[in-house]
Amino acid sequence: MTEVKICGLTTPETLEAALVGGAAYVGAVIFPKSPRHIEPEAAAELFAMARGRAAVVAVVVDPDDALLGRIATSLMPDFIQLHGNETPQRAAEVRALTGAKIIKALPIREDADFAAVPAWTKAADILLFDAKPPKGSELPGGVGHSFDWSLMANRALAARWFLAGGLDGTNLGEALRITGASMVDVSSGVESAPGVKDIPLIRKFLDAARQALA
Ligand SMILES: O=C(O)c1ccccc1NCC(=O)[C@H](O)[C@H](O)COP(=O)(O)O
Repeated sequence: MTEVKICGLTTPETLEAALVGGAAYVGAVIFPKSPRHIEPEAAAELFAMARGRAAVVAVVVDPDDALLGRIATSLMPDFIQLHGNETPQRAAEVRALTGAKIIKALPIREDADFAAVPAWTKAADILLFDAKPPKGSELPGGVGHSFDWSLMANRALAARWFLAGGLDGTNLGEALRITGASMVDVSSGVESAPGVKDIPLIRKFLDAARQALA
């Protein structure tokens, strides 16, 4: 079964659609520059409905200890997704501070970008390969851009990993066929506008993930 993470959820209706549709991971983006930003305390209230139904992920960018403390005491996520320039040493501190498991996002444009993988294989529980954002972008993720999926083909990786970046219900099958991914992550591809999740698009994506197996 392809495991799906729906990221950047901000409303009970869209979170419920993700949960009912079978998402294994649901993500809150805690980054004020993002159109999907949600404060940790509001995320705690919203994501209470996901407990026991999916893993809750808090997406952060180079977080300081104060923010991590707020996240740990309110949201208590299963995973912290580090989407900035964090080091493996910082990831160990984040793990110790929060008690959460670690997803590390690695930006990919070319083969050389996989040089970062060995340092993260033990430092993260799951890697997330995402497209490098366009130059000048305020967001390091959630920009709806794909990288060249053929870079993933036949790549032997010791770590568990998500494929992310520019996925949607129409291209997921091809992405899975080319990359062999068993875990995928989506945000823009299930939105009607930046930050506005769309229930029919969420259903379409989750259906495509199920069909890709059939
Ligand atoms: O989604 C955001 O706004 C965001 C902001 C800052 C850091 C990370 C962010 N998103 C991380 C994700 O896990 C996205 O799902 C991933 O980058 C894929 O996004 P998309 O290409 O829009 O599907």
